[in-house]
Amino acid sequence: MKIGCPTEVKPQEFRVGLTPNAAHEAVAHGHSVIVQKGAGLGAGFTDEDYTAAGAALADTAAEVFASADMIVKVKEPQAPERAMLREGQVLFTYLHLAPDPEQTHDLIASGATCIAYETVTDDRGGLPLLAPMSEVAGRLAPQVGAWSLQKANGGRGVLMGGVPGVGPAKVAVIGGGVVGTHAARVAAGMGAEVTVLDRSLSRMRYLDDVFGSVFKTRYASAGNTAEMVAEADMVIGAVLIPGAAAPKLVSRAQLSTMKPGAVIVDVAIDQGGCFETSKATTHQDPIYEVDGIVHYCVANMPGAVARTSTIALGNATMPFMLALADKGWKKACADDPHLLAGLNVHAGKLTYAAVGEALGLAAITPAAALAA
Ligand SMILES: NC(=O)C1=CN([C@@H]2O[C@H](COP(=O)(O)OP(=O)(O)OC[C@H]3O[C@@H](n4cnc5c(N)ncnc54)[C@H](O)[C@@H]3O)[C@@H](O)[C@H]2O)C=CC1
Ligand SMILES: CC(=O)C(=O)O
Ligand SMILES: [Mg+2]
Repeated sequence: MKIGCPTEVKPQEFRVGLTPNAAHEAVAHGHSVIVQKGAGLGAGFTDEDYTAAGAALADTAAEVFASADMIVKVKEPQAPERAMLREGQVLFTYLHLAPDPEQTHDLIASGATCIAYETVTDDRGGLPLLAPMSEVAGRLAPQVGAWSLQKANGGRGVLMGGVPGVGPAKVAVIGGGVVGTHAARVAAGMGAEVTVLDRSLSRMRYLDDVFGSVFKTRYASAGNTAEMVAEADMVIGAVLIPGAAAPKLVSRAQLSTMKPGAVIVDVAIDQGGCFETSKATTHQDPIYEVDGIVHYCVANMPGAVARTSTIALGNATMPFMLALADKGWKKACADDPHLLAGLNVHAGKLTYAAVGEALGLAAITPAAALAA
């Protein structure tokens, strides 16, 4: 199979879909790899690193899309990339379709087979291709939140750890999964007073067992959430219902109960965000203010630390990428129900029920796509 990797074109996205190590393994499996010139530079990989791994170089994304049987990327394809997809081609990348009707429409129209990293599952109930980037975004969230809390950025002017004689910032983390746990650890490490809210009692038992008194947990009832949001200097949104649009857990009216200059970091923005007032921002222009509350809503946070993120993502995607290349998408998905769970669009049909529900579109089952 010919595997293609174009340069990412989302603003300030410096990650790359294939590392030289992954290219090397694909070549060792007998596949050919074509990488757009300069694709790895933002993550610290040169064109020579790719040619040494056995990959060929292409001058343009158009060449990569025209010749590859499978495109491996990081972010959801942008409109000019979507226009280059074709029937029968496999796209393996993050998609986040539930909040994105335009992309969904274009992918259906392309006829391509589109497998989303974020809905691939594992046998412990996790999301193995989302987890590494959730670890990164979770650890970044208190860092960008602390910057947003600075006065010059519109924040309250509160230092995370306080100083001797002055108390620390209060941080509420809504959702105690991968993002929430890493965010809570880092925020607590910076000296903040941290509470994690979740609806899963078993998850909170796990957090309590592992982290003890490093941070507190509270059940995420509407009442508890409202109370913690009102008290917080920083609220981090980290909920997920896999593949679905994020539930809106904090309304615009609730902003008036918050402290002026408090900060919202909505990591769940890639699934539409869990605050009513969230809208996606970019690394170039990451924050905005609504009713005196600073919002940070960057949908590709891990792109800020592209080298760490690219290597972490590549470690997780490589076995799936190799299975797709070795067996073709149909056999790879038939052999592995966890990879099949990643199938979102195939041959002009939506194949993920939660996306269909979010966008009011009909969806067939992945099993029906396999049988077709
Ligand atoms: N902005 C960015 O750059 C990035 C965003 N993300 C996003 O962050 C979000 C969280 O991802 P993960 O932590 O990996 O998911 P996860 O599945 O590990 O954790 C989600 C948690 O939310 C909890 N939850 C669900 N509904 C809830 C509710 N109504 N109230 C309270 N808790 C609730 C679940 O019980 C679970 O513990 C996802 O939308 C993911 O796509 C992840 C990486 C990068
Ligand atoms: C998960 C995601 O959206 C990202 O890593 O950019
Ligand atoms: Mg999007």
